[in-house]
Amino acid sequence: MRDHSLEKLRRGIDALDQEILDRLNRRMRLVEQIGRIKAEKGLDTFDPGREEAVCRRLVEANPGPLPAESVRAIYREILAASRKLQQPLKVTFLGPEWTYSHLAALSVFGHTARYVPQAALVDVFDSLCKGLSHVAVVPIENSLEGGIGQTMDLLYERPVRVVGECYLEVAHCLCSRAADFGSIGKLYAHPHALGQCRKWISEHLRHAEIFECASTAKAAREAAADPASAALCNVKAAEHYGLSVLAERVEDHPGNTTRFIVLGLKENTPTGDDKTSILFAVADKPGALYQVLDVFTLHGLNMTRIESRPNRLHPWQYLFFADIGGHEKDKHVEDALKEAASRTTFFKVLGSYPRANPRNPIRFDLERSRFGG
Ligand SMILES: C=C(O[C@@H]1C=C(C(=O)O)C=C[C@H]1O)C(=O)O
Repeated sequence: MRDHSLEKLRRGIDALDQEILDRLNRRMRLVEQIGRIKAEKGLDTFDPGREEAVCRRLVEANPGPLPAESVRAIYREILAASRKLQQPLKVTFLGPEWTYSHLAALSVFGHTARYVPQAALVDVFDSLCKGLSHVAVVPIENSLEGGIGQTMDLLYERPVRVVGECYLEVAHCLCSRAADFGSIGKLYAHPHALGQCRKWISEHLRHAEIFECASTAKAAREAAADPASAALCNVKAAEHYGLSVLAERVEDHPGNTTRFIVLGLKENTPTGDDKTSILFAVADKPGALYQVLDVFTLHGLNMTRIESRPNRLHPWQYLFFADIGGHEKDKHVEDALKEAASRTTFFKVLGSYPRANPRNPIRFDLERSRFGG
């Protein structure tokens, strides 16, 4: 028997879908006009500040029942399609495909951007600096392992700008062509993944010989070539390289999260809820670091991170990486940065960008291979 009420509801949906499509196309025509203006003025296609403002406004105005995370997921792809109409955005990251950097990049730029994997982190920076990519996505710190030294060094050395950030939950799996743990004699893994799964490995894979790899996806590729081995990687890398997942979530602490930054070459527009990353060095004298930090206290600016790193050009001197609340174009931040810079021996503003919430990281759903959270 035909269910008339179901058919009627579906006719309602068809009419609404047509309306959504018409309106999306109206939106795309405006996007094309903006694209032409940008081309005339030599402006970048990608404007992360504007995109974040678009999403935040919609999340705030959303009456439901559509959850906020779905509003963001839908708009991630609408914005990707919009950018693609203006100029396909080339996004570079540490490859091969399906590293966590790739997942982070997809969570920011959606599926219709053009993704350009690189063999090493330095190549990611070079691709951006040489204009071969428009933006780069690189890891900057992990909740268990701390700062990513190589990224910090390259931020010091290269003229790039931080234009965005995102937090991604890192869920490692033990993946292999073998049917069980018993036959695994070798473990391929990125050193950070090893650090995050130390306890689990010592309990379950004590006898395996460990081989460090430049990325988790490379580890998966190695394990695919050798049935007596396993890799620590994410579920997408396992799928891609034909491995089975022998154990899920093998990291020692739940809530293992990596913060990624988006790099570009130009300054970002303020959104009203931004963060600014800076890099500085101080003189070798009592109170020198305190003098700089005091400026931020006096201006009421919250410092969310400070980390030191050896200065490779000058042994036994240190660089400080810090993040403070606000945008470098906000008057009170601008004043504080000027004053702080006057108390340092080296000072670089790495960039201002929309603030992401570390307590609500992007989650990559193991069962459904989808983003949420
Ligand atoms: C349309 C624009 O270009 C891009 C696409 C956006 C959009 O679709 O809303 C927003 C910012 C840009 O990254 C724009 O700058 O407004």
